[in-house]
Amino acid sequence: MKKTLNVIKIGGNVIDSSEKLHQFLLDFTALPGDKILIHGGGKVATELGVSLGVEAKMVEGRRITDIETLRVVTMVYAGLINKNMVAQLQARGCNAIGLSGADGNVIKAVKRPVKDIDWGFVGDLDQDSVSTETLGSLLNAGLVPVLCAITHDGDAQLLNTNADTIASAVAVAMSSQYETALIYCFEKRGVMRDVEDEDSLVAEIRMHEFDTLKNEGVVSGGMIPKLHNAFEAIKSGVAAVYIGKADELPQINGGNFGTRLIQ
Ligand SMILES: Nc1ncnc2c1ncn2[C@@H]1O[C@H](COP(=O)(O)OP(=O)(O)O)[C@@H](O)[C@H]1O
Ligand SMILES: CC(=O)N[C@@H](CCC(=O)OP(=O)(O)O)C(=O)O
Repeated sequence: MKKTLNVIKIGGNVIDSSEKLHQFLLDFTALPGDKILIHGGGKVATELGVSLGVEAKMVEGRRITDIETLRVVTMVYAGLINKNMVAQLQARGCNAIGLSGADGNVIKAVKRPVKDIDWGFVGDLDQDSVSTETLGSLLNAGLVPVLCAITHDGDAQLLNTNADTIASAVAVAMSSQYETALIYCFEKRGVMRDVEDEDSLVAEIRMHEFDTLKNEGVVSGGMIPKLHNAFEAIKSGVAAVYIGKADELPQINGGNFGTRLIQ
């Protein structure tokens, strides 16, 4: 029987709040078994960019990453956020190791080709992007990998890759060795029928319902690529995928967490 692995992604709005992040890292530490944490930090990068005179340019929730922006996101994701998170995890007894995609060649990406939009230094992933050997060795050594949204192309170029996409690709790749669950944590209870109504959680979504939810306007903005990544993971062999509230992570043990996505 395969061992189980939880691949958990934490979103930018939680990272932006030191109290919420503190609680999330406590709950993450308490989760039993093998686990990998993937973090964004888009909100902090946007705020720091403004103070450095680098305005964010976003298209459908993705950041156009020119050379100045790449410098900012590398400092923020691979430096400030990743290292603070690792230090906080260590303080709670979780033996975390913080990595960008270049460290141990853990995530290799390809610079997105210019079509309608020039995305600059944005990296796309393929089925060979994730080094399952490196991640597997770290897990076997009792370490908890903490991955940020910075990848590399193998030719000395760092790239910016959406953290939801990294989480999905890591979960898919690790499914060959582990029974893997992919858990997206953010500030809402899950996919909501009405984002303003806390009681409107959609408990389950099947793949064929995704287009209807988009067309009805129930899901919009950053939730569209998140669901797209989530369903890609299900199609590619990830055992379970959830989207839910960071505060409610402990409920994952009973499988009663946020929105469950089903094929
Ligand atoms: N139906 C929905 N349910 C929950 N959130 C939604 C929904 N539709 C759109 N959203 C928006 O999607 C956002 C999550 O996407 P994003 O900001 O990319 O997440 P993350 O913080 O994980 O990076 C939420 O903050 C919310 O504003
Ligand atoms: C290419 C691209 O869009 N990269 C993202 C990476 C960070 C991220 O995904 O952060 P959240 O999870 O907090 O949104 C960005 O720079 O915003």
